[in-house]
Amino acid sequence: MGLAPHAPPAVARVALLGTGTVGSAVLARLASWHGTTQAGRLSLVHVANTRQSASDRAGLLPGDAVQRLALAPQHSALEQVEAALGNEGARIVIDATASEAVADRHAHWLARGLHVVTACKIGQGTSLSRWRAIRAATLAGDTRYGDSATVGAGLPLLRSLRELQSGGDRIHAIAGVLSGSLAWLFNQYDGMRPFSALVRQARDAGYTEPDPRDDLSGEDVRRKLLILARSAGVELDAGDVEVTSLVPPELAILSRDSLDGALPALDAPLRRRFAEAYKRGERLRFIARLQDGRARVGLEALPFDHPLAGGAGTDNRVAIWSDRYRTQPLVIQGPGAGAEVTAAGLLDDVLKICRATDE
Ligand SMILES: NC(=O)C1=CN([C@@H]2O[C@H](COP(=O)(O)OP(=O)(O)OC[C@H]3O[C@@H](n4cnc5c(N)ncnc54)[C@H](OP(=O)(O)O)[C@@H]3O)[C@@H](O)[C@H]2O)C=CC1
Ligand SMILES: N[C@@H](CC=O)C(=O)O
Repeated sequence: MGLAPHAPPAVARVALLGTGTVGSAVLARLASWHGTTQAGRLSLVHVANTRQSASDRAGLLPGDAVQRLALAPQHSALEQVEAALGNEGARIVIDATASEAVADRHAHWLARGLHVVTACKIGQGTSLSRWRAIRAATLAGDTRYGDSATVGAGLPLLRSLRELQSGGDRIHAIAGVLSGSLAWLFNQYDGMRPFSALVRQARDAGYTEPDPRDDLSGEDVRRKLLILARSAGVELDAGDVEVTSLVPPELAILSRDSLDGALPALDAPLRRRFAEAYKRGERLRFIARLQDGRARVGLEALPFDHPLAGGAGTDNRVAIWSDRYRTQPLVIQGPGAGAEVTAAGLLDDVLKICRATDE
């Protein structure tokens, strides 16, 4: 008598919101999977940006999706997502936007049985009430929230924090570099080239937020620190984090369209900070700390051999102290920004949901 054949794994339906830096990399990675087992696990049925959307219950070819979108007669609306994903089977929304409106829907989708995988930190990294609503919605809808790409662009940071705690460990402190773009900027900056020119380069390389002031102001890092703290059991609200911004007031008030020409306002203050640090043999690093009962984010001058001063490129470098790692912290380091690593982190979370829904 032969063994009963295994049922083929169910195919999850996926909606992708956002076709910018990260969303395009998600489509490219999906297209590169053509013919592999990963590709057989999911079917892309909806793609949208702010302007247009395309849906197809039979599945859109990832390599053609942007072209389909450009030709699509359908205007984009968030209400289309549920209809496109249907009513049964595993259904996953990928949020590759930086949109408040999309983040505001996360809890609704989760409660309605749709899993959410996100690169956007607005859902979990802003108000405590929204973070709580998302957690409650996963319980109500028996759904999952994939957030690996929100901190460390897919580095095993949140996963490690959660695994330590599920093993009974208590987290004492977290400190490190959480911004890939600011890491890159301070790794490149030598006090000679204008800092503003490097900001343009970081933006063009896809490391910054759509508005680079979200990085330079410390807001992106505040969100990441809130996500880490909340995952470590410290339920902070946004106002509990002390943030020291690098954005001068005259830059903060400008519209996004008039920002570029005004970026040189960053140059003189940063040249001064760099020169002072250089004289003392120190390096500038934008550090987030959850330590000694305080949460804070800002630029620090650290000795060259300081454990948080290392790294290259867009490296994030995060130290975690816990019962287990009391004296020497656990240190996690690796690229913390960039379209490809972020897309890989998002799709790892998608595949994890596909596997979990098989069980
Ligand atoms: N860049 C990186 O290294 C990393 C980025 N992230 C996060 O990824 C997210 C995306 O970043 P990035 O790709 O650089 O941003 P982009 O500005 O390049 O792309 C954003 C996309 O979102 C779309 N969008 C905005 N609102 C909506 C909406 N309501 N419905 C559908 N689509 C919408 C935009 O549409 P349109 O094209 O019409 O403007 C655009 O296609 C951000 O939240 C960022 O924080 C996370 C980790 C790393
Ligand atoms: N703008 C962010 C991108 C990843 O989250 C950063 O610089 O880290």
